[in-house]
Amino acid sequence: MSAPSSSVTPAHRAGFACFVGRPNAGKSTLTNALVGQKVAITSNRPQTTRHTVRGIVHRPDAQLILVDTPGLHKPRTLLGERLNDVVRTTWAEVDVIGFCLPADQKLGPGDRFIAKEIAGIKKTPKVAVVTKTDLVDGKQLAEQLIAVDQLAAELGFEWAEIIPVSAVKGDQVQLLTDLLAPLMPEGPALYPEGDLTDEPEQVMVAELIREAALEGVRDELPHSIAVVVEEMLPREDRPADRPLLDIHANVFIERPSQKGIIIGPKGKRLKEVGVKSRKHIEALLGTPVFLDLHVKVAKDWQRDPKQLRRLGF
Ligand SMILES: Nc1nc2c(ncn2[C@@H]2O[C@H](COP(=O)(O)OP(=O)(O)OP(=O)(O)O)[C@@H](O)[C@H]2O)c(=O)[nH]1
Repeated sequence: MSAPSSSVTPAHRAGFACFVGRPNAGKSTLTNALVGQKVAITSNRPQTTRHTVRGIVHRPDAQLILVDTPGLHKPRTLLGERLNDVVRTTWAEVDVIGFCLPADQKLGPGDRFIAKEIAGIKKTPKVAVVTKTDLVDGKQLAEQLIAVDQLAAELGFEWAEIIPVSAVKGDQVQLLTDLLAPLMPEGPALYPEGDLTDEPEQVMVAELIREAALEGVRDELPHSIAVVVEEMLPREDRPADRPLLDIHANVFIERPSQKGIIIGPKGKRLKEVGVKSRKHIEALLGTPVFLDLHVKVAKDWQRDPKQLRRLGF
């Protein structure tokens, strides 16, 4: 005799979801809201997310592994091309694609470009996530939802779901995981509970430093900063209750003329970058940190494949 279907525990599911969308669409903020801790790097400027950062949502019934990709953009440099390759490879491998579209901006060519690309990935279910709903009124939101629906219709595919969320207010964030979970394949958890991300710590530390280094100088140095953590070592001879982690990192710029911008008068700016990123790193790693930053020139690193590899791209 089989049990009534309502009492059957649904199978556990686990899989990968990735948020796509034009720069500034709110992908990183959404990833953080879903995971509940700062793991991806957010900023109010486009294209800060270079690395594929995974956040992991643990639920009793499902595990969602979120892959946060850089924004797809028109490649002008080798770096741009590599980033786009990373994005496409990621899209083909995930179980669901979440397309983030900000509620407060009319759909534009950038959105259409991405929509066309994902339309080509036939097998993968696509969920439209209308983000930043706290910035619009009901009428504007309704219009955006209709426009998003039409976008898919024009391109000959259907959204598995269309869901409005505000990651900042936490509105509908839980509902989004409820909708994504059933789209995952059946299977056991892929990561141990408690893991929030499998991004190597050094890469996350480098991102935090880069974020601080870009603060206030993005217009002058939009994509010219790369950060490499050379070493992370616990300081020897420290009492067990007062550990200290030594971190040595290099901030790479492309031209000697950019050195002054990063370092600032009498080294003031670099010092601020150090203080700020150290705070974030300490919060991330849960240990006091001594941060040693050096600024180095890696000439035209964006165009040089050897340099790119060395800088971790
Ligand atoms: N008001 C409001 N602002 C939001 C919300 N989500 C994101 N933002 C803001 O929008 C900006 C961009 O957010 P990100 O999460 O960095 O966007 P992204 O899509 O990851 O950007 P890239 O890394 O450049 O691709 C930031 O200033 C966020 O604070 C939201 O729900 N409400």
